[in-house]
Amino acid sequence: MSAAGVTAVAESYQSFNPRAYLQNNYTLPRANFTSEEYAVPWKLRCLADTFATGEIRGQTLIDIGTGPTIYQLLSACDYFEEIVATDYLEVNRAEIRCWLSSKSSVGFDWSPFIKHTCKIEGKGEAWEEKEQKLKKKLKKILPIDVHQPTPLGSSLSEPADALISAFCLEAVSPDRQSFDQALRNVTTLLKPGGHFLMIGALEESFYLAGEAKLSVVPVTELDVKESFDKNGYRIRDFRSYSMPPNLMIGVDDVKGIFFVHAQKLA
Ligand SMILES: C[S@@+](CC[C@H](N)C(=O)[O-])C[C@H]1O[C@@H](n2cnc3c(N)ncnc32)[C@H](O)[C@@H]1O
Ligand SMILES: O=S(=O)(c1ccc2c(c1)CN[C@@H](CF)C2)N1CCSCC1
Repeated sequence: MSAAGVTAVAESYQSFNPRAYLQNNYTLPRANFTSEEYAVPWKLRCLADTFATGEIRGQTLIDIGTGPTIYQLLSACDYFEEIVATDYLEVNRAEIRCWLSSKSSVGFDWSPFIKHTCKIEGKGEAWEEKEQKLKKKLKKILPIDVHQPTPLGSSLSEPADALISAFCLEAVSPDRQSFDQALRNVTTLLKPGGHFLMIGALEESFYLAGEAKLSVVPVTELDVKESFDKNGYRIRDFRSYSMPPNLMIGVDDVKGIFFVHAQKLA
């Protein structure tokens, strides 16, 4: 791990603007639900399909690098008693607390994502019911640093049954070696035999979040697969999605998205 590189990444995140990040990625044109060709339906379907098998369940799910978003937890909330959100920045942890506590529209409006998830899950669940269920299950919002050997410090009592992470490791690692080490670090949070669902950016080198321009280590499908293989996982499923030109809007240079379902070897 390059200590100087990790320090530089941490410094760059000091100007990360959650609202700008949400605007760039989770409103139109990117938050387009009208066709399976768009990123949102693809990503939410990967998660809904995987949880629908019922194989991934238990007491605790930890989300690594939650940021200011909750869409990634919507299909998980039927299968875990406790969901733990984590992020490096207090501004992002505060955004999640705001959503949790908001009676009105104070927090970000995730209802389009919740409605779409209910639709593709096909259980006839009302979106308000799903929203309340997630709010009830989301019981902890903890600081995390994936570059530390113990990413949650002393906050974690025992390893989790499952991990989920979206657009985190590649967005906070200065190079491939740091990415691999970060995966090794977060793997200590997962029980042997536990499942890890990761969504990430393919061949991206930067993204914008207000005044912040964040560097991203470009990773290919093969890089991601090799990293999980090297860190003691069996890859159960791997899917990728190419960003259509109309979703390349200048807020990053992402070329595609990957979804990986990996299981930690017992
Ligand atoms: C691209 S955002 C991903 C946010 C969200 N998971 C999503 O799906 O959009 C990357 C997140 O990683 C967080 N982060 C930055 N440095 C980190 C670190 N060292 N350890 C863990 N998370 C970090 C940032 O605060 C930010 O919320
Ligand atoms: O694929 S997205 O357009 C998306 C969503 C988030 C991100 C990127 C792309 C690329 N840059 C990442 C920086 F780390 C963050 N998308 C946004 C709507 S919901 C489905 C996912």
